[in-house]
Amino acid sequence: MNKIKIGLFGFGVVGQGIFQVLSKSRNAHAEIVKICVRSNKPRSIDASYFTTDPEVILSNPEIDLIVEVIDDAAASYKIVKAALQKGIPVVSGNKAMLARHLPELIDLQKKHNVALLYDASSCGSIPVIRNLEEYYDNDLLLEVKGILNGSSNYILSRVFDHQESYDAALAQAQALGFAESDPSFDIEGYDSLFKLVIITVHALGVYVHPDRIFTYGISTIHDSDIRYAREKGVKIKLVAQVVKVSDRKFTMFVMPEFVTPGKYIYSVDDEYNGVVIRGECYDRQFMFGKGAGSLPTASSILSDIMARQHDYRYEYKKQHYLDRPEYTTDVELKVYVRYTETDVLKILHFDRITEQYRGEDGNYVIGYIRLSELLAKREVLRGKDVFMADFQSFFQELDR
Ligand SMILES: NC(=O)C1=CN([C@@H]2O[C@H](COP(=O)(O)OP(=O)(O)OC[C@H]3O[C@@H](n4cnc5c(N)ncnc54)[C@H](OP(=O)(O)O)[C@@H]3O)[C@@H](O)[C@H]2O)C=CC1
Ligand SMILES: N[C@@H](CC=O)C(=O)O
Repeated sequence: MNKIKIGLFGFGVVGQGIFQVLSKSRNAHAEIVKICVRSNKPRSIDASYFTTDPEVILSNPEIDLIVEVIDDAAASYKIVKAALQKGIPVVSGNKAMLARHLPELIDLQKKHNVALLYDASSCGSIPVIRNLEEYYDNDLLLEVKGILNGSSNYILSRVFDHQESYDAALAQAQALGFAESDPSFDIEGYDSLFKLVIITVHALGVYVHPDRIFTYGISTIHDSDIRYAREKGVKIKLVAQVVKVSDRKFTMFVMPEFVTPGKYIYSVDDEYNGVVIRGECYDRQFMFGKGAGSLPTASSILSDIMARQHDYRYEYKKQHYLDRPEYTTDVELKVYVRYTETDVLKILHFDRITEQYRGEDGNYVIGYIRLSELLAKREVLRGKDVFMADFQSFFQELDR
């Protein structure tokens, strides 16, 4: 078997991990021949590997596979598109880019008969994309829900279980290479959102643009929210979910959730991710593993490189099913909203309020509200003095 010659884009946390795992793997008939980076800074390996000119890789006829792990979504889009247009297969970990451009990139794969693989883009080392694509190829799927972001989970674990400060935990997530270059993507929920968009394409065969999906993060979490959760014997986790709400409709959103001890994701801590896949005939299955970091992510990239040795590609079969569910935000959620100055009750129209509290360290309201209402008011809710979390809304009766 001829060795696959790889052109690598990016030599940061993930790129260096790929270099390491490839040199360890005895069965990967692949070698990195050139690495394109942004700057000319000193590197840990021979300088002759590096270039800052993408064309050195894109126009090299020897290169059979491009692996793209850079932290710039706009540049990533240009590189991946150019590669596919030239018929060069690509492995990418760039969920910010993929979530915005998947429909076009799927068309390009078909048009140029070329593959784009991206299991590392969602949940680091957990093979969630390939499983959804291959194994769950039926319409029994009811829900894919879980912790999809390692950094925010790391922060919440350190704050909840180790009484560390939020800022110290965030700095540590950055130092360990879990966080995005702009960590607001992690803590505001956008990284989870991008992964959810990609997952939904492979779970249900439907693409929903990220702008249409309600996303709320953990950046405004306060001691009083943590105290509230502790008093109730639950943990707060940043949860992303795509859920069939009827035969014909599904919903999706990202939001902190109060998670009770019986749930699989209750025990998913630190940078680990956990994904619950629920189906009509098999109840629940659970996938667990490291969701961020150099070697865990690189192991997923290695798996895609190996898959390319066998010409593997995604078929996107579910996109061609006649009966695909439609996206809706017309569902009711039970939420907790804590606030101080912002007059939340003037802004948000609850269907029904079940509890209200006013105190020195803040006020909170708990009630039922439509997801469409949250989506419409999302900008107002980004106030520094507001934090929101939901209670499990779907399949509660099955989880008792
Ligand atoms: N860290 C993680 O745990 C995971 C990350 N990912 C994704 O992988 C990608 C890389 O992440 P990570 O390794 O952490 O990021 P880093 O910031 O550690 O590294 C980014 C790399 O990209 C290079 N780069 C940036 N812009 C360009 C460009 N225009 N052309 C060529 N090279 C460029 C940088 O070059 P230079 O070295 O010169 O600065 C650097 O080598 C991101 O899309 C991220 O979302 C996915 C899963 C997990
Ligand atoms: N920043 C991301 C990295 C992996 O996707 C995370 O924390 O999960």
